[in-house]
Amino acid sequence: MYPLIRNRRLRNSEAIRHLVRETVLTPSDFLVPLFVVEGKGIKEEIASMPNYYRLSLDNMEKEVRELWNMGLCAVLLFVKVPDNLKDNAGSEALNDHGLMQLAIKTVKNACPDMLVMTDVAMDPYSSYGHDGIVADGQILNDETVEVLAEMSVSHAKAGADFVAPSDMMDGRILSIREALEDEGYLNTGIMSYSAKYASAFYGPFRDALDSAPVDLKNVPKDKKSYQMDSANRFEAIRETQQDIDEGADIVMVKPGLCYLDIVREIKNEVDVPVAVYQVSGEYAMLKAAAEKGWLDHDSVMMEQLISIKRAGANIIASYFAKDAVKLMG
Ligand SMILES: NCc1[nH]cc(CCC(=O)O)c1CC(=O)O
Ligand SMILES: [Mg+2]
Repeated sequence: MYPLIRNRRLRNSEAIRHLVRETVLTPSDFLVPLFVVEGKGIKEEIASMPNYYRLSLDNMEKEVRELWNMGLCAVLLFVKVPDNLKDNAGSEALNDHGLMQLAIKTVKNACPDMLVMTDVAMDPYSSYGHDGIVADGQILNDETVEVLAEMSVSHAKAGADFVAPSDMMDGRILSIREALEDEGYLNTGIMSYSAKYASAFYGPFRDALDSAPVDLKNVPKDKKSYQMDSANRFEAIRETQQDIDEGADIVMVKPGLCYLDIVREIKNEVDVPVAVYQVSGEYAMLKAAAEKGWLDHDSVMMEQLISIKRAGANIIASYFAKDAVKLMG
């Protein structure tokens, strides 16, 4: 008898495909990044991220209500800090009345059940565009970790549910955890960017926040001394395990698509939820190809997102979250 097996019996109709589908996306898979700016009535499109915007607090509040009504229940907040508030110490990050702290309160007031995660890193506040204090051409680890711990407490005080350190300094998860415990924020979670690669896919994000490393003598031009080398795999597991040991509740792999092998490996290795950040450059690539008519936007978007989930993501941070949920109907 030939053929013995006809695999296409399980593919013949949408109904059977649906019935045997292994991976399904839902709105609750997503974490929605939001870019917040000072001012009122502002909704500025980011040049390298078509259809993605910097929002002032009033517009962010509207956006958050809309997300909630769509079933999107978690946001990841980033702020664009004006140049005059930037320095080499991240001072503005510790301002309890700063833009981030106001943004947290605004979301919680508008939508108390929305999960609020906050970016903890110095780069939006750094006059040099680095995730740490710069001295003699180096990014200082331990001095930076102290700032990150204080920043985390300030976010927790403002009402953040989770802090999300995106900097890759060594030992910061333990310091942040200790600082939160000391201040009584026992229930504030930590989502650690644990395997974050020094990637060229972050370009549009740095445009969005005007946070690229500056071109000055004695300031490193890239983040390769603290973010991971894209060639490395075992190191990703080591980094992730260390962050779990230090108290991370959720770990993350970043970027997404080029690193799905790492996602699967980490998913097999650890027993905490794994988040994946589909980053700005991944978003920009698809938008550009779709604008040219070279790729079908919606189909490619859904294929990418399902692949990220199939690889092992429990949480997907993505600029496509809204578009994807609209398609889910
Ligand atoms: N702390 C910096 C940070 N937090 C999130 C992103 C990138 C996100 C994206 O590209 O969408 C970056 C950029 C960087 O490391 O330079
Ligand atoms: Mg680490």
